Amino acid sequence: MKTFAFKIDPMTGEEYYEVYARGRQLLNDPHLNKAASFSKEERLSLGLEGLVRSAIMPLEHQVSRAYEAFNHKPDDLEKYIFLVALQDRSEVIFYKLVTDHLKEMVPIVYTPTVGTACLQMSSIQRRFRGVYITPENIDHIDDLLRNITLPQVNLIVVTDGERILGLGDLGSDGMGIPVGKVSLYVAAGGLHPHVCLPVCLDVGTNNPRLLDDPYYLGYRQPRLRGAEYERIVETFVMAVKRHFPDALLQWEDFGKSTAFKNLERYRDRILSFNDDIQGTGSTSLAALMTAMRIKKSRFSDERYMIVGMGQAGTGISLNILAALKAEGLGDEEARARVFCIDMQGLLVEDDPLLEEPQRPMAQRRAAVADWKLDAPGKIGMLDVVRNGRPTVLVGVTAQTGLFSEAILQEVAKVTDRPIVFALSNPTSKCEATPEQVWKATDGKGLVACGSPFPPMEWKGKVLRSSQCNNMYIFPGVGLGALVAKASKITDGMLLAASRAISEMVTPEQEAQGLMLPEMEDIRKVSTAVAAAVARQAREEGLGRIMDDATLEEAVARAQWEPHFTPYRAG
Ligand SMILES: NC(=O)C1=CN([C@@H]2O[C@H](COP(=O)(O)OP(=O)(O)OC[C@H]3O[C@@H](n4cnc5c(N)ncnc54)[C@H](OP(=O)(O)O)[C@@H]3O)[C@@H](O)[C@H]2O)C=CC1
Ligand SMILES: CC(=O)C(=O)O
Ligand SMILES: [Mg+2]
Repeated sequence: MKTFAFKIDPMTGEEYYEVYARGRQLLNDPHLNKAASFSKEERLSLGLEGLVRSAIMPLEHQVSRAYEAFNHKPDDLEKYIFLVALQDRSEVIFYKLVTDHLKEMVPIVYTPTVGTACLQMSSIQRRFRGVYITPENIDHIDDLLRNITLPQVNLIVVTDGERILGLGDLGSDGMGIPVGKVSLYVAAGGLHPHVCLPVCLDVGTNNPRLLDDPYYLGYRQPRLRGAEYERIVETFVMAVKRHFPDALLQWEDFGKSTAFKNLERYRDRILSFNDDIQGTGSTSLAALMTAMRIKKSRFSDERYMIVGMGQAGTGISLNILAALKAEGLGDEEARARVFCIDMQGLLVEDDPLLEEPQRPMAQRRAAVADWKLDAPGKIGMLDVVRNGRPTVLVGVTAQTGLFSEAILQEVAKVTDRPIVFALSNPTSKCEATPEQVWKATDGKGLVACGSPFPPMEWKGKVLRSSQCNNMYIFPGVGLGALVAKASKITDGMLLAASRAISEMVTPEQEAQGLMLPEMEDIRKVSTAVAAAVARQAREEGLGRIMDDATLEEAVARAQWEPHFTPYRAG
């Protein structure tokens, strides 16, 4: 049963919630609980008298009180536990705190701390959030989705927990990721928390630690594969279409064997995108666009080595190839500048291990035939840097320290400003820290990492790295697609988003080596991305027709700021 409904008073125009819950039920509902901010009238009419303490506090006081408590927590995991507990008590207080202190809070509710939390979710979790779908309950999916009791769902982030950041298969302990992504949809994108739903397809896990852990709270079976897995995904997607026909579905942290298939199968059937493939590809493209401005160079002046050809690597490589072709290079010329490396070494066209999504990025055999290799057989990273002479390195392998000093130094020999993206999350999985890059390149590297890193002093200069993370893309893409009522998310929309982000980087920031806007400005970034996506949807005939001013107004109107809405008993 719904516990509230949004209303507008026809006489005064006041917005309010008609609330059906009473007393404890109301206090226990994080969507509705105002804690010490219930007014006298609300306390009387909603059965709260005696259940709340005497003081009536404005939201700001509750937030500063929470901020003090947050600051007293001894470490980041404790801070995470505190924030999630606050979210479980009152979403408005939680979101006001997070939006008021974005730079401090995002690394806690999101990477890197969310990774630490997912590793021990079954031990630290207090309350369950979102929906868990298992092989045992999938045939009651309509009941499950009705149990949510949200008045409306516009945005769903779904994982099956198989590749949680760079931490591997965490089963349904990985639900921390959709929960964290939803927090950013609200805090950065401005979506209303009542319309966002995290979902876990809990189809088991192949992680022996979890299967053996008596406290593991998930579906304790080996991970489901094949036709039965596909039936669960299909049943879920069809149910989303029935219950929430206008919702956007974000695929998050699936394993690579299912991520590409799910994206292809559903991208034209339901408004959806894969954050790890497309979102990461777009953010990286935005950062590269800025890097080209900083270097006064073109994509076709650079050569690229991408290591880790899974979801992120494929999304990034496809965008680089597209950027090269947009500058006039032919297919073959573009391919010859992009060296993609997976477990078996450089991808070459006749490699029997080549996976389907990797084919467009494989080198021609003839192009590497006369390379001088360290040893016959596998063409490794050092072979590629020595022979292919890349000027841009991208790491998305989840292999800590993979970019050795020797590799970084080789790259620094062929370009004044090596571009190094070590994008694996969380921090502990980074292929090279900014400090390692700067030390190996005499401070010349333009560096981006997936998780945040502090600046460093080098020869009297302060060097800064960017946080190249798909959080710059997905909140705005989601908001823009929803405002535009887009029927799908296209490559053109994602390209428009990349351009919008890169254009926001100021000359002063570029001078400091930053390739993406400051994280504190993520809300403004999301607004710009949303407008760009909505404009592009209109241009492609896939979204509402609005002039630019109307469209920008619609985006601004759709963005929620954390505040308490008045309640009336229903
Ligand atoms: N900054 C950001 O916004 C984002 C960062 N990421 C991060 O990137 C990492 C990878 O994510 P994703 O692409 O989705 O994962 P995938 O599992 O899809 O891909 C990882 C790929 O790296 C390969 N690989 C592993 N070790 C090596 C190695 N030593 N040399 C070459 N290739 C290797 C894997 O091969 P195999 O499968 O054979 O093991 C696989 O193909 C994660 O840490 C994730 O957190 C992801 C998305 C966004
Ligand atoms: C950022 C992100 O989506 C990842 O690391 O998987
Ligand atoms: Mg991800």
